[in-house]
Amino acid sequence: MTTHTVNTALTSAPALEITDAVLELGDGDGRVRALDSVSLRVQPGEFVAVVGPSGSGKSSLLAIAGALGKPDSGSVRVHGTDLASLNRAAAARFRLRNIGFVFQSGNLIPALGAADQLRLAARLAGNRTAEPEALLAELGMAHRAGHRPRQLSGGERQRVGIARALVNNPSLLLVDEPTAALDRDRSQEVVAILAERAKRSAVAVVMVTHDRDVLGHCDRVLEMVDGQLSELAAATAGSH
Ligand SMILES: Nc1ncnc2c1ncn2[C@@H]1O[C@H](COP(=O)(O)OP(=O)(O)OP(=O)(O)O)[C@@H](O)[C@H]1O
Repeated sequence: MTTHTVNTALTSAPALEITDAVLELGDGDGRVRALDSVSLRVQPGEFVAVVGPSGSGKSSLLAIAGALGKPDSGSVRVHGTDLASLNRAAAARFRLRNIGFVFQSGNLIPALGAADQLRLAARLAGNRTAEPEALLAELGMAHRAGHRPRQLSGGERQRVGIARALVNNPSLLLVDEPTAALDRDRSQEVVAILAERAKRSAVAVVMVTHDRDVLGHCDRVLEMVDGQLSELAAATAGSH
């Protein structure tokens, strides 16, 4: 089986490199240019936020970066691998090993305890060296390793979701509205964890958010408007 794990000879490659991506969705009069010549380069350890109005193309950006969809034109490379070179099955394997996803409310499996959520993600990726308990401990969740999602607070669920996304040591973490279900303090904690993990694990993090209060944790803030991506001025992005 081809594993498509990241080639260590390419460690100097950007974790994510999107070049001139165009994506059109829908048919006929409803056809929309969801991504309009989008280019984005994110280095290992860099934490990038993407803000922008509803319907501007943020989810489409995460989808092509995560090998969940292909742009109509342009290219997407994750740590040097051109995602267009992977067939469906290879893309699924590549995604499991190299890309982590964090969703709004954790998206955990109700019947599994926290450590088992991580174990399952590791097993699906064929990863025998994962250390679920150690990772949970690093995220302050050692005392909750056996708890199921309904026994956890919103912030704790999100920590487990982040740990699960990191369990296979991805080079790229794609995060969609991680604070949508959290209060202000928990939101700060969760985004601070993402910032810390980006630096510590040299994982590139791309986070879509509507929450301007957390932008100070990010290295760069980009804005998506009508499918076009641009850098937001540092002063607007806030400081931390
Ligand atoms: N399957 C689809 N078919 C047709 N149009 C689509 C489809 N999915 C998304 N769109 C359109 O593409 C554009 C970009 O959508 P996208 O979901 O990427 O935006 P978004 O910025 O993530 O929005 P939100 O913040 O509301 O999640 C929107 O105009 C949307 O209506």
